[in-house]
Amino acid sequence: MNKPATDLKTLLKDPSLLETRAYVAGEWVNADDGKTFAVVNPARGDVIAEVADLSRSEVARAIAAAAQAMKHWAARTAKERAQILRKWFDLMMENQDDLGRILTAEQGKPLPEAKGEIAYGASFIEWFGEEAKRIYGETIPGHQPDKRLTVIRQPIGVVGSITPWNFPNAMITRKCGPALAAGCGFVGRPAAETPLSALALAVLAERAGVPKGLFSIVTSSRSSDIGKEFCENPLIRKLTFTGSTEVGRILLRQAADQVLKCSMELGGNAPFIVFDDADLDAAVEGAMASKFRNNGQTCVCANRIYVQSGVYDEFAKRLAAAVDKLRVGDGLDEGVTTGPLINQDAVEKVQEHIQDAVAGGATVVTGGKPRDGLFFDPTVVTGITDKMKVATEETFGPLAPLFRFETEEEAVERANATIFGLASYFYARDIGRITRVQEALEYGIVGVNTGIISTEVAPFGGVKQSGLGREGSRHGIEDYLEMKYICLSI
Ligand SMILES: NC(=O)C1=CN([C@@H]2O[C@H](COP(=O)(O)OP(=O)(O)OC[C@H]3O[C@@H](n4cnc5c(N)ncnc54)[C@H](OP(=O)(O)O)[C@@H]3O)[C@@H](O)[C@H]2O)C=CC1
Ligand SMILES: O=C(O)[C@H](O)CS(=O)(=O)O
Repeated sequence: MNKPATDLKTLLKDPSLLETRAYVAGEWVNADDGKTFAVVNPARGDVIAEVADLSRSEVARAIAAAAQAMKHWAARTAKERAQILRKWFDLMMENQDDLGRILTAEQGKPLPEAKGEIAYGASFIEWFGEEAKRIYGETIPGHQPDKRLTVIRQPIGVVGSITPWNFPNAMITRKCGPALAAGCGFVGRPAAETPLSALALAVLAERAGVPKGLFSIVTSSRSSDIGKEFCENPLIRKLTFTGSTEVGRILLRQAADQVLKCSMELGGNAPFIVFDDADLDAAVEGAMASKFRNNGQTCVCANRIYVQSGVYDEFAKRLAAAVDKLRVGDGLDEGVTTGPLINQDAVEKVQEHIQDAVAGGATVVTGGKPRDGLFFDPTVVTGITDKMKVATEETFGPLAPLFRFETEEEAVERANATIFGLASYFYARDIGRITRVQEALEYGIVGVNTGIISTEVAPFGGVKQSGLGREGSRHGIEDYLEMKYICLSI
C-alpha cells in the first residue's frame, strides 16, 4: 500500500468517539489480562487501533450487570425508554459523519455508503423507541363465569448478540433497538474486524442516558469463547445472531443445551431474475444496486442473475457498461464507489468462483482479476451454469454471474433450488407474471422491479436455512418479549 497510515483521530470532529476500550457494566475497561487485538483498515492494510481483547470472565460481568440493570429499566414506563432511545437516535444522526468515517476506516465501504448505513442503523433505534409504546396485551372472554383471562407481554431477559463485519453499525442497532425498547438488558459482541463502530455506538448510548450496566459492548478476538458464554450463562435468555449459516448452526447446537431462544439472520443466495418483458434499464440499475452495494458483501446481494434468452445479450452488454463505470478505491477518497473486500479469504473466494466458472466454459465480459491489496475488479461473467460453484455458494464479492433461461417455470424452479431463502428479486411488467412469480419464490423477501429492499419498517429475515425470526417492522420486537397468560379466579 503506498497510502499514508490512517490517522483516524485527525479525521474526526469528535475524536472521543474513537474508543478502544470495551464498555462493560457501565465502565470503559481494558481486558483483565491487558490483551488487545489489532483493527486494520482493509483499504490500506495499516493498523488503525488496538482494541481490548476480552475473555469469558469479563463477558460474564457484563451479563450480570445487564441482569441487574434491566430490573429498573423494565420498570420504567415505555415513554421513558422511548425518550432515551430517541436521544440516542438524535446523537447518532448528529455524529453521522464521524460514525461514517470510523465505519469506512475499519470496514472499507465508501464514506457515502457508510453514512447511509449510520442513518439506516439509527432508524432502528428511532423505530423501536416508538414501538416500545405499543407493546399491547389482551383480555380473553373467560371460559368459566368466575374467571378473568389476560395476556401481558414482558421483556424476555438479558440478550446476547453476535454480529458480522459487513454492517458494523446497523446489525447491532437492528438488535439492541428492539431489545432495549422491550425492557431487556443487552450484551453485544461485534466482529473482530469491525469493533470501533460498536464502541462508538456505546459512547453515544452513555451520552443518551442508557443506564449503566444495561448495555455492554464486549470486544474480543475469541468469537467462539464469547459465543459459548452466551449459550452457557444461565442469565442469558435470548441469543441473536447475524452471520453465516455455518456459524448459525454451531450456535443453535450450543444453544440447545439451555433451550435458549434464538433469532438467526443467516446466509443468502439471492436470485435476480430478468424476464424478457422487463424494463432493461431499470433491471440493470437494480442489478447494480443489489449486486455491488458494499462491494457485494451483503447477505441480500444478487448472487445468481437469471436472464431470459430474448434479452440475455442486451442485458449483459448494458450491465457490463454500467459495471465499467464503477470506481474502485479507498472509501475515504472522494468519488470512490467500490471499496476493498474485508480480507484475503474474501478475495480468494471471488477468485475461486471466477476460475471455476471459466474452467466450466464461462466468459469474463469485464473485470475478473484481483488488484492491489484487497481490491478486486467489479466483474461480469456470462455462460454460467447450475453446475458451477457460484450457483450454490454465496460469493460475497463483486461478481455478477449471468445464467440464461427460457421459460418462467424454469426460472422459478432454478431460483428456488437452494438451501437458502433470504432475498430474491425479479423484473417484469406483466401483472399476471408478477403475481405468479412473487408468490412462487421461496424467500423471506421478494424485490419486484427493485434491487434495494432494506428498511426498518418492513420484516427482514429468511426461510429455509437463511434464518429464524424477523428483524425490523412491528414484528421485530416480538423476539424480545415473552407472553404471559394470567387466569384470575374471582
Ligand atoms: N442474514 C443476514 O442478515 C446476514 C448474513 N451474513 C452472512 O455471513 C457471512 C459473512 O459474514 P461473516 O461475518 O464472515 O460471517 P461469520 O458467520 O463468519 O461471522 C459472523 C459473526 O460470528 C462470529 N463467529 C464466528 N464463529 C463463531 C463461533 N463459533 N461462535 C460465536 N461467534 C462466531 C464472527 O466473529 P469473528 O469475525 O470475530 O470471527 C462474527 O462476529 C455470509 O454468509 C453472509 O451471507 C452476514 C451478514 C448479514
Ligand atoms: O448483513 C446484511 O447483509 C444486511 O442484513 C443487509 S441489509 O439489511 O443492509 O440489507
